[in-house]
Amino acid sequence: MGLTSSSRASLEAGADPLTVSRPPQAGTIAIAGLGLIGGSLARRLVGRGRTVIAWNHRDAPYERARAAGIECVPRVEDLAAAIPDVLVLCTPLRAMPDVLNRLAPVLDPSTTLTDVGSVKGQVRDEVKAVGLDDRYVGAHPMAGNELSGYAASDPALYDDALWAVTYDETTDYGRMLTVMDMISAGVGNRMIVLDDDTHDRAAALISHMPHVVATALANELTDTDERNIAQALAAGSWRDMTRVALTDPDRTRAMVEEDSANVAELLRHMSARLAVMADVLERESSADPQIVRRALAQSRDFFAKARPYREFKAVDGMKTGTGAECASREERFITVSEHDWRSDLLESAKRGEHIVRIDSPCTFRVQVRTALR
Ligand SMILES: O=C(O)C(=O)C[C@]1(C(=O)O)C=C[C@@H](O)C=C1
Repeated sequence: MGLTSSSRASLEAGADPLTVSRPPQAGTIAIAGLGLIGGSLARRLVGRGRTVIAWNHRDAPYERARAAGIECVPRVEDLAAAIPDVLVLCTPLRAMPDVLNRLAPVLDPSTTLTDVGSVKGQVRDEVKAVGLDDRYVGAHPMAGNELSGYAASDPALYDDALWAVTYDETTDYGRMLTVMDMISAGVGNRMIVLDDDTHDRAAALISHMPHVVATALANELTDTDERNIAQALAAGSWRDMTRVALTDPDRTRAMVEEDSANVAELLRHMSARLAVMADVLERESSADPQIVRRALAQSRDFFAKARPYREFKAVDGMKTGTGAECASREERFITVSEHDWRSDLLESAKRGEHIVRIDSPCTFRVQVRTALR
């Protein structure tokens, strides 16, 4: 298990990372890429007292970033030279291989490397290709909107956000704690810890596939001759179903193509589900009453199936926000073991627990947030 600067002192005495009393801290954080996600992250971290140094492929945002307290440097290599506790790759996915190639020869071994990419498997492969996997921990903030660039950045983008922190069999526990400190104490967010494949499957379901479906809906409108009438009638449901189709299409395409196998499988499921529903609706106007009865039952089942999800959302809604009407969330502590921390943390995520604080190197305060039946 490797270490960051703040935990090094206690460990020089030979203590194990799971038994040191003070979890590692991410005091200085380098951000590569000051777009919507990187810019918002940098501003949020500065606002919460962390030192942030940043680089962007164009220096256009530097004046505003400097005014926000972010130190800006001309070359990505300069980020490494500052020997930050954590360096966060926030560039577009397609730019990561180039940035990694430039960082690999100069990144100090004490700096932990992480990223905010929405697909974890491929980023890890790219990190491995340049030999930086010994200091890498994957991360993905579940935050964003359809806008791009530093001009759209906003520290509030991270309000109440959840991050995925991802590991593989070589992940260093001490480095993971440093990234978790950045997320919990630095950004003020929650997190779950899981392996790359589990992340990429789940992200395909709740983000990548829905982006394709939203785009398909927008394409449907674009294709119809009656688009002006349909657009005139478009209200809340259309807005909520298609907001993400307003995202830069190249950004969406890169995200979807990096997770192609998972997204393709889900789209096949979804197409089959929709095809069944189309058949059901047609059968409802059959002349045969038996066929009609069966079709009506199938339709009822279709619309009832997500009841546990609706119930969860209704209860969860009562716990969101502030004020007297806001119900409290259950909190507890979990402890992980030295050898089984991966499965301990994955099981915690499966129980719907979100880590909100590192209490000691092996103890975490968690909130029970997503307990769906
Ligand atoms: O809200 C949006 O517009 C987003 O696309 C954000 C979103 C998502 O699908 O929820 C997309 C990609 C991320 O990396 C995280 C979140």
